[in-house]
Amino acid sequence: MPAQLTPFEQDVLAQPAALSDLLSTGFVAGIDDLVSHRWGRVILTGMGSSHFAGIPTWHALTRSGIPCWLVDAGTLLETPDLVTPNTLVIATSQSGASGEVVEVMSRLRDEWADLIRILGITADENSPLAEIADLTVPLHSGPETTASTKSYLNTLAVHHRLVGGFQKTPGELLDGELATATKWVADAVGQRLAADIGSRMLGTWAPRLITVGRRDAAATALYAALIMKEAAKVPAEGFVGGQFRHGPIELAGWGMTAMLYGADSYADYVSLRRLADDLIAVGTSVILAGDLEVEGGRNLPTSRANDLASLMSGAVVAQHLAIEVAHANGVVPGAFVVGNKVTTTL
Ligand SMILES: N[C@@H]1[C@@H](O)[C@H](O)[C@@H](COP(=O)(O)O)O[C@@H]1O
Repeated sequence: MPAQLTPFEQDVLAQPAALSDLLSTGFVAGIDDLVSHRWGRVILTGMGSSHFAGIPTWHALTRSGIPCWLVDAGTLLETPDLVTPNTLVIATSQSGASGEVVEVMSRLRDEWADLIRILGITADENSPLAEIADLTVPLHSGPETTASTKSYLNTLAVHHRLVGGFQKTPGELLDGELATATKWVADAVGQRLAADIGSRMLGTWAPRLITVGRRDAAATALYAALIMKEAAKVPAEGFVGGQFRHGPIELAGWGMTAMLYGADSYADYVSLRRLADDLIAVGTSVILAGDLEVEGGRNLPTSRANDLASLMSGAVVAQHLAIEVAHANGVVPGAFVVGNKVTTTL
């Protein structure tokens, strides 16, 4: 691996190996009991990118008829009454040490003891979350010092297995999908974007960056905006579905770059196409992560092999964009300056 690469860039390249590590381990013992039980409710929680990775899981479990909530751990701290006896709380935290996650899990454990179950998904099996949880699913993402890359993709993969467990999908099928997604990631991580893409995004008067995603790609849009801030030190706002039209669209026009995630031609994304058209019409630069062709837009390829590959490939596009914008902004991609990799302060 070339020495001049920053830790963030090295982590981007290390993602296929981290996914392969995960793939080579079976799912943890004890998970079958958890996913077979009839829960009164299931609550998915976490912070930052670990929270966003739960969005597709929330969609899938809800579609399966499981009463399921997706609530960030800070909000759950303020609304703990959402948790009642016979709740499964699924807490995802790469570090297992985010302040809100640890605090809310400790309080819930104190209040409900064994009337609830806590499933912890974390890269650190010695973390506070792992200590509190009834069962820990390891991410196998390895050490990560800057903004989330390997841990985000491995979290998507663990959640994919978890959803498969709830839906009684055969393990071989899940592993096959993960292997396919890993192969795509391996092909994609080394393919840098055109070097001028970042300078084009920043080289205008009052640059504004926004990301939009619908359905499962909402996770990618929020992740993309988060790592653009963390890795490139550029303000970027992420939107789920139609929210962008409800006010923020007033900022559209020259100087705005809109990155639309999950822009796939096979999906019935009439409204995403309409949004791209409307943005381009007023001079917004539009990047489509996917193969949905829109006149005046720029496509960046993603995989359509399966839903997991689609999510992972969109995230890799987001990482590459963050790297190019960081370079254009004259900062080291991914290096924390004010905040930290792990936020324990409440
Ligand atoms: N700066 C990091 C974010 O990058 C991360 O997404 C979030 C959740 O971290 P974890 O998954 O360790 O709980 O915490 C911190 O604030």
